[in-house]
Amino acid sequence: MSFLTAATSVLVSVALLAFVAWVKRIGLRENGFPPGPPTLLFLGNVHQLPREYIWRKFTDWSKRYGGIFSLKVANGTMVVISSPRIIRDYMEKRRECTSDRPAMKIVDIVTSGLHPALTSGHMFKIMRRAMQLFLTREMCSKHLPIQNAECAQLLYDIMKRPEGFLHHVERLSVSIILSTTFGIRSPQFEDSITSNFIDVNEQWERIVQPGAAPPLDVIPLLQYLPERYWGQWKSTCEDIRTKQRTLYFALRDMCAKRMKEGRSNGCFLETLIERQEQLNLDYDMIGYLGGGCLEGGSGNVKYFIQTAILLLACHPRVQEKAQREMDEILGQERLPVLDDYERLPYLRAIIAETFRFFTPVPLGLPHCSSTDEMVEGYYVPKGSTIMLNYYGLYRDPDLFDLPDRFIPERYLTSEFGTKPGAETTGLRYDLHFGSGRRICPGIVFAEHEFKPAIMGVLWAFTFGIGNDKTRDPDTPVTHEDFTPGISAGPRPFTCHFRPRSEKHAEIIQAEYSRARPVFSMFEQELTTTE
Ligand code: HEM
Repeated sequence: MSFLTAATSVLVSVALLAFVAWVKRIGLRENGFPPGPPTLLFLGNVHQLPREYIWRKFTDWSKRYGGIFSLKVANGTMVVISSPRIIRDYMEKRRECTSDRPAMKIVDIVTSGLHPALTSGHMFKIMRRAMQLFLTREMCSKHLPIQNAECAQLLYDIMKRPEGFLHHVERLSVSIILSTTFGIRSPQFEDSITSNFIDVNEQWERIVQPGAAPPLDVIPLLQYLPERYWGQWKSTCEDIRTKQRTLYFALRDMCAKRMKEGRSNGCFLETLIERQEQLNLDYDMIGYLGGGCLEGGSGNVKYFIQTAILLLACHPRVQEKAQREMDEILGQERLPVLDDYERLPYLRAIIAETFRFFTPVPLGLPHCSSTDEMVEGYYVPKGSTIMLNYYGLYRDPDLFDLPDRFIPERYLTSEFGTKPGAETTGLRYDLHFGSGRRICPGIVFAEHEFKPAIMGVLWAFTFGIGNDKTRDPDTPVTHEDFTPGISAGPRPFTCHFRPRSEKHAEIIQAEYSRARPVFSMFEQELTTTE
């Protein structure tokens, strides 16, 4: 045997041994990683991850393994954080190494990497900069007239067709972001733009749920698997891609046409089209920036307002107390406006408690670590997926008394609603909106929408779910009232609404009439498209 052949066979054997050793470790938790449930070879913890209510499972695990624990997903690592202090220390203080999103093959297949909430690196910086132009506090004050006008329509719609209240809230949330982003509103839930958007968005949210498509990020070869073996996922992706592009790009083109014809109405896409070169955008990015805002700005606000209605309907004493506060401080002669919010401490407590009780994004959106880091004495490798368990954090009995009960009063006695002596480091009023560089850019915009909407509904109506004997009087609302996905809100429920008096009904009618001129500049295309 020549020297060269011997050296080659030694090298091959060493490589083979290393490969076998590597294979034998797939799925197993490495030493020094945050603790977590026992793993299986190859699978890691995949077999223990439920498809539904995954945030509840994470909360059970956080009770057993602590404020930071890890899971193995085949060869990948997922770190779940349920402690506000650790979120602050890792996600906020080391934000430059936690601001990426994990690579998701499905997202790339559908959007070609153009989705502003799911990009990383350079693309993230470009898109985030552009988005911020639209969502500064100053810009948000310019969006207020249309937000107020849409809230007036919400109350009018509930008064006229109370049984459709869930759709009325959904219309409100889509219409506001549609007007401010693309310059066109949605007067009715059944409008074609709204129903197209809701349809494609539901499909989109379903396909990115774990298990809806093969795990391409873990085993890339699965992309060649004939689709009949996995629920037609390829055609579903193609269908979503076509529908997203058709809708977002048509809305963008409509906006460009309006500008060309001198009919601008000040929407976000006008700014992007005008400053396209300076912002380093191409035409498709502009469409997806609008689409990303539409997605981010509609679903969560809708879920939050619907959650508040559900909780207030199931807790009539809280509802009455809030109405008494409004009557005493504001009187009954006019609708409350955003500026009234700071004068209403009990109402503020209701909003804070609604977020604590159930936030629309119970696990936030996943982040990805871009460097190896030590966190709480544990090793978190580069490339780990980081999930922030807001649901578990806000149900932690070490922080909150009776965490499964809806008790707004807890926010009257302590800034963050915590029990005496609890460790509050890292808690902040907007923690449910995310952390670090990826924190939701739409906080102010969202507040300008849900505060007047919830104040308005409370001011205008007495509402309730009737006498439902199946509900426990102390905890009438449980996790089963909510949808089980990554982004979640109330399952459909019945609620009865009655204007609080004739006078209230007259004011609702008058406010709706006053709102109509504000709508007109966002209705330019409606006669031709509807
Ligand atoms: C109650 C309402 C809302 C809630 C609870 C909410 C919550 C969140 C959360 C938890 C994230 C992930 C943050 C992270 O990764 O750490 C997020 C991201 C995002 N939200 Fe919101 N959001 C709301 C309203 C809005 C509105 C009104 C808009 C737009 C006008 C918006 C646009 C976005 C966008 C574009 C992202 C992605 C940001 C990025 O990846 O850089 N959201 N939101």
